[in-house]
Amino acid sequence: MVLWVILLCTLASSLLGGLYVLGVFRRRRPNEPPLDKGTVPWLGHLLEFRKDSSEFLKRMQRKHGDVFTVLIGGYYFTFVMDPFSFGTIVKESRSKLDFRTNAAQLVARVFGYKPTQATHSLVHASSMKHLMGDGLTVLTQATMESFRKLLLFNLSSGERREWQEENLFHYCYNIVFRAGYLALYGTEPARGAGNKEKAEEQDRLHSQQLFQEFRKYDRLFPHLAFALLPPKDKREAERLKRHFWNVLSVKKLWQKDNISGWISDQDQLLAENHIPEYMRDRFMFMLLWASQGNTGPTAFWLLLYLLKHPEALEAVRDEVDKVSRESGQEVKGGSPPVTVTLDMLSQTPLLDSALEETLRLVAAPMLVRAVLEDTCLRTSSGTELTLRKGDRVALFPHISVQMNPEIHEEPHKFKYDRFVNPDGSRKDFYRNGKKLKFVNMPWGAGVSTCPGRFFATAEMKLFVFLMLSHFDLELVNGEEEIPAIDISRWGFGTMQPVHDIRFRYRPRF
Ligand code: HEM
Repeated sequence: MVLWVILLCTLASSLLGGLYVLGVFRRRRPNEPPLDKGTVPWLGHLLEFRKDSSEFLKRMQRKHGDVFTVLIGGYYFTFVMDPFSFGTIVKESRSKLDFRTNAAQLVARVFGYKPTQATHSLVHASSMKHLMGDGLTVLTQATMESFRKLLLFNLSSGERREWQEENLFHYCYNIVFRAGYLALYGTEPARGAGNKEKAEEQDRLHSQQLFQEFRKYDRLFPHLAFALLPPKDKREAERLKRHFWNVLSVKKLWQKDNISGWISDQDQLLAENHIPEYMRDRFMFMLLWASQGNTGPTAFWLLLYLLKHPEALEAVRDEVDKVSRESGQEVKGGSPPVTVTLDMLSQTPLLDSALEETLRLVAAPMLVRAVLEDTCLRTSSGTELTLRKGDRVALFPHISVQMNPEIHEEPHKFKYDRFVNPDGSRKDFYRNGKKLKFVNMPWGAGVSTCPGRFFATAEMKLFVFLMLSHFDLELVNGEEEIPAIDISRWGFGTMQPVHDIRFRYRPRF
């Protein structure tokens, strides 16, 4: 009899525990946002969210208003869609809203790297030193050198000006990825006279192979991040991970020349913090992803928008030609390729605006914080909002800010000069007559703001500067529509197109 009672009690408590985990007992409390658990226990809205996060969030906003809590794969996410309330969330203390919890889970799953307490501050310290200020001047020179190696190396070989056809997305991603990689991770040592050409050829070959493997991983990434890969793809992702841990291993890294301070400092700091070597290899893979996953796709969209908007292309090309002329390096037949410096890149307000406009349209990160203790926030409308410990709070600025017609007129249109005043200064933006702080958030915000944003900007502008200076460019079919974006990638940075688009290029002079 006693045994039966114990058995029944155990069964009942397991059942109650199971139902609790599935979310059956969760109810909305006073001051909490509307709660929508969907119809499937535990999973909640996961499938709909994965299918098209942007559409799902728009539907929820129509149903519940600017703040709502939804169940997604066992977690309760509170989405805040009102841009005037963003400031309170991104500024809230780390003891309450923490960016690291979520990021740590993701990087462990996708890169096999387990962050320690020191990781975040170490990344930020070396980024401040090498991706901004004086460090950025050095890195921009190294990137210019990479572009010379990959893009301009056979430009002055006296070839006839023949058109070459390529896929634009593949072309831009390939060149920008390889240029960034060589500038950051270093180059083949050229020991002895006459070996420079051989080393350069080796750099071209090796970076090309790395890019091919990277693209395979890149395609699997969104499903991998949600742990939704079918078994065959899971095995392939494992193989690729191991491949990158090996080719980017710190042992191989330290045999290179010209390693950037950003990479070498971070590895040294990790070693000083007693991080084992195999983890440092994995860290290198994570940095490759962070540094190369978005710049190539963004450069593609920027060039494509310019090609589809001839007035924008002409204005930006005139601007870069003028900057080259003023630096004493007019680009014309027979002249050597232009050497673009960081100082020259600071004189291009139209190119800046065109890049920012591109990022507004195609950069769509999701900013997530873990709620570490019950937290009370005051929204812009003055209402008090309680966030529950253990939940997540999330922003998706692509909908709330970047494509918001109350902030940006005709948000679906590319307007290259949207962000610039006629005098070259940056425009201000308003909603309901009130000036907005957050009008474009491709780099995230608060503690997790991208530490590579100045370098990324310099790199993408440098690429477009060189392409416009040295090549005639056109779409093979000028009438072809801009490809749609691949909606499976919402939340992971710059979006990619569903298909590529043919273009051709030839030396300009
Ligand atoms: C168009 C290019 C880029 C875009 C749109 C972009 C965007 C972002 C965003 C939105 C985040 C924050 C994610 C979050 O809040 O969870 C981030 C983080 C990061 N980005 Fe970028 N990024 C770009 C290029 C780069 C480059 C070139 C580098 C380095 C050279 C870089 C290094 C990093 C690192 C290390 C982090 C993690 C920072 C941390 O742990 O706090 N990014 N990036």
